[in-house]
Amino acid sequence: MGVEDPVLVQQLANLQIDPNFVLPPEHRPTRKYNDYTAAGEQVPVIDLSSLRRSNKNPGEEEEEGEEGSRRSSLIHEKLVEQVGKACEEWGFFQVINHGISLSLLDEVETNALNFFALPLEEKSKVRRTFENALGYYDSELTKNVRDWKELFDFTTRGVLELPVASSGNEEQIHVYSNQWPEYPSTFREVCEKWSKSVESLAFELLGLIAESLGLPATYFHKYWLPDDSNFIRLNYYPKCPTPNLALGVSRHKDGGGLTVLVQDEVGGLEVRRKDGEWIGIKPQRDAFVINVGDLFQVWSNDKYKSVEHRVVVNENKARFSVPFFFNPSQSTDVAPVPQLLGENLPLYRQYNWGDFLQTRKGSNFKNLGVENVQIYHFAINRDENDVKVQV
Ligand SMILES: O=C(O)CCC(=O)C(=O)O
Ligand SMILES: [Fe+2]
Repeated sequence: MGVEDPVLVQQLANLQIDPNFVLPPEHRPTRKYNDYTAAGEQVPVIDLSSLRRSNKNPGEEEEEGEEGSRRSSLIHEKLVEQVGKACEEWGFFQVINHGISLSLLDEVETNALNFFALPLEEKSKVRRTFENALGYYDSELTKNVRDWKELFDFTTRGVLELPVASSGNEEQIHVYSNQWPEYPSTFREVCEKWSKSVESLAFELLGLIAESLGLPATYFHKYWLPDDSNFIRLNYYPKCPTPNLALGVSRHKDGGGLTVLVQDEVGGLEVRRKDGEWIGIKPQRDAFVINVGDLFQVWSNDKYKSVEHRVVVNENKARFSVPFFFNPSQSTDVAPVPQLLGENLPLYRQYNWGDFLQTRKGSNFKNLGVENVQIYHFAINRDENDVKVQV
């Protein structure tokens, strides 16, 4: 048989995949999931050890007095500068020495993989529905194409309140609650522990980013307290027989504040560099991937851009990742921070984060005849020309 024939090979490959997963040719992956070097430069890696006294080597003395505090403020300035440079040049960076135990990460991974390995019937007991947008889901769409993945969403807050439009055009609040599977029995406890750790790291990063913009460290905290709209997603990307046609997540930008993402050693996350090149982020077990979402693009008046990224899948290994979407309270009004404008005109007019989420609703489901159009996709999936917030 003419297996050398590329057209035939392509046709055979096409047969193995549900057409809902197939991307238009211009958006298909261009590089293999583990090709990190072809494009050269990598996303910066930033060491956070100076944020934690407890990370000092045993026996290392804390320097006392003026000299000591001068040194630590210089170290801090350097850290803030690195964060600012990474946000400006990449919109993405990795952090090491973040203070989160890797054994906790192992536990999260084991529990999540055991959950995803359960029969669909069992997983479907905690399936996301119209009434509850949290839980298990296997039909996520990004830009109207189905993602090659399964996921499980929960929030550190226990509940997530989201506005939904009712038939009478009045806004209603839907309260979504975490739903936990019966198996694995340790799943909930481990996920809850994880969410607390990652949340405190996210607040530290929020502070560093504020400082890198020349603002007080707690400047943005008011938008998150007392009730933010964060959520955590466990992503499972199964092996894919046709990784040249589909993506784990199509190109998109994250619409919220910050994303803190942990990935396993498989690889596949790609970031779009300023020159338009897709760069694979090389997984490093102890490095978490951080990116700024659309809100920082608006607050900083385009100094920090929310950068496109996507996930390449492969035929050899399933992949696992855990993003924490650190999003503010529904009531947050977002606009360029006046102190950051200088001579520049604001590029965005004010919008409300809760209202914005509502406008996202259903936008992914246009062409597929999917009935449940009310489910949110929090990561922003807009096309380049969708300039809802831009003046
Ligand atoms: O799995 C990943 O590495 C990225 C996932 C992602 O970008 C998202 O869910 O918004
Ligand atoms: Fe994302």
